[in-house]
Amino acid sequence: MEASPLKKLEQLEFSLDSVTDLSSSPSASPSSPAVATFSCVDGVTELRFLQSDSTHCFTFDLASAQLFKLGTVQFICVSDDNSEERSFSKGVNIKFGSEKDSKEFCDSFEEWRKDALVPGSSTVSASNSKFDEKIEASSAKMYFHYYGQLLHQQNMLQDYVRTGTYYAAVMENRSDFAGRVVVDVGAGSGILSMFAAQAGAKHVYAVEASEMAEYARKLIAGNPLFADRITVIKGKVEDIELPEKADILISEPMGTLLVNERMLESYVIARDRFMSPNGKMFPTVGRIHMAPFSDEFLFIEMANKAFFWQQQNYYGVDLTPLFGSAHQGYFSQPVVDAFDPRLLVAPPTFHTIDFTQMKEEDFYEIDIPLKFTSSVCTRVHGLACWFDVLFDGSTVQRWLTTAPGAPTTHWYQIRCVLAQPIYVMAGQEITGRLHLVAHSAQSYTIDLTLSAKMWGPGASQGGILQSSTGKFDLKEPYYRMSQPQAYPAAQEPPLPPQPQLNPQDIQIQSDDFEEELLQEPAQNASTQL
Ligand SMILES: C[S@@+](CC[C@H](N)C(=O)[O-])C[C@H]1O[C@@H](n2cnc3c(N)ncnc32)[C@H](O)[C@@H]1O
Repeated sequence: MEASPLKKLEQLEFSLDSVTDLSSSPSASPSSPAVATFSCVDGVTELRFLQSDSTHCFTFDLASAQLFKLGTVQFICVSDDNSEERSFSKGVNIKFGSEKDSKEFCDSFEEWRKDALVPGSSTVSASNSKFDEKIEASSAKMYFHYYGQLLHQQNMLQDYVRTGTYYAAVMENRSDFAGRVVVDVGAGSGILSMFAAQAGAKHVYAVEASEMAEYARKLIAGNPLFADRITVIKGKVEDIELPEKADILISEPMGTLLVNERMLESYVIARDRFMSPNGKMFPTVGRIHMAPFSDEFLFIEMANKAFFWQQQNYYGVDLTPLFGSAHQGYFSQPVVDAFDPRLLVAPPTFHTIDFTQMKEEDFYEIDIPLKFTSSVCTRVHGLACWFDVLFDGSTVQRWLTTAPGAPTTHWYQIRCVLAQPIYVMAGQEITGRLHLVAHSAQSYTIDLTLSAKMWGPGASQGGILQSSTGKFDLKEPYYRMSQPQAYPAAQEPPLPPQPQLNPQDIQIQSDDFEEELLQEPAQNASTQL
């Protein structure tokens, strides 16, 4: 790469119209003309602002400094203030006399900052990032590439249940936003920032790590009613600095089963880094709901997929050595679709996650004991899960739900299907455990156990348990939305008792399974990763 002429200089100066300290009152540090100087002193690359009356001097280590554009000639420069052991960032507001000066300064800032970020310098480098420490680089790359594309943001924007509920929650609680500083955690297209601005926010910092940040800037700039009150900051909430604390955080960090994508961890990190002590969080609380279900059609469908590997003469090859692995593989995929709530066999239970209290580490392992009372005599095929979140506004409390039977969202619902169903009587207790362990590919390994006492001969001799366990990878779901729905419309009478079919009873027809193997999930059926 060609060396920049700027790097040959030991010092570079710019005249500014004004510099104002953001961390003290305007009277303590009035804005005044200043000189900005880039320099390298004892191996530390610095940016210094000296007011022309020499009253105040502000020095920033360029390794941790960031520049945010507020307008064509105005910026905010911020950095950590570790040197003085203060927990907050320091920042100045700077203004140039012309767009040309402003642009040259901006280019120089980038060049000098690059110099400061050489490996081994004390910067917010990749290896120091809280996010990068726990997430595999390949997963993060794919994740931010996904969200960097407009089509995926559009998919979320077109979920009107989701976006409309956020809009209502913000607008009905204007008093929580009017005149307040807001941080939009993972802003995507910037839609929630613009909702906050419409509700009268004083300033919104829209933090977005993917390339979508550029689109958000463009979209916000095209909405002049609130463009000057929103600053888009490209970077991870774990790494960036903000010039002031927020009164309220807004975010849409929910994945399938609430916790998929592990973005809730970023949400609570943002809370600890940016929110003032009595700040609010929108959403405030999340709940994972769970209930056992019975669905013979789904069970047979999954078992059928593995039957491909039962062929002993596939072009002269015996496929059966891989049948067990294939069967296990299919039953390790959580099923994502919208199911009829009449498939639930017991009233659901829920597990609450309070975003205002939960520590980041609490998300690493989530253990949920389960206890249900079966309403019917049936075969239980697994556990159905969905979530809701609460916007605990000062005026209105609003829930966003993804429950079966409620208007469908792009999250649908999720079902963990057990390879071995369990048999229950009406009124019988079903116990178990749902154990979620976070992994570095931004998702979770799920261990599920469901148990019920047998009512056969063993039961009278002291409670023999039938227990079924399954292991699932939340990162590898089976998107079933494209499958024809076997359920009647809601107004039709309930299903008759379902046949007690076993996979071994089923005749496999070769073109059927081949077609299934080739079947792709519906084009627009993606959930949030
Ligand atoms: C589910 S999308 C929501 C987008 C937008 N807020 C909305 O409601 O339409 C989550 C966004 O957060 C971003 N994101 C995820 N983790 C982040 C992090 N640690 N720092 C900054 N942005 C992040 C993603 O790139 C993605 O655009």
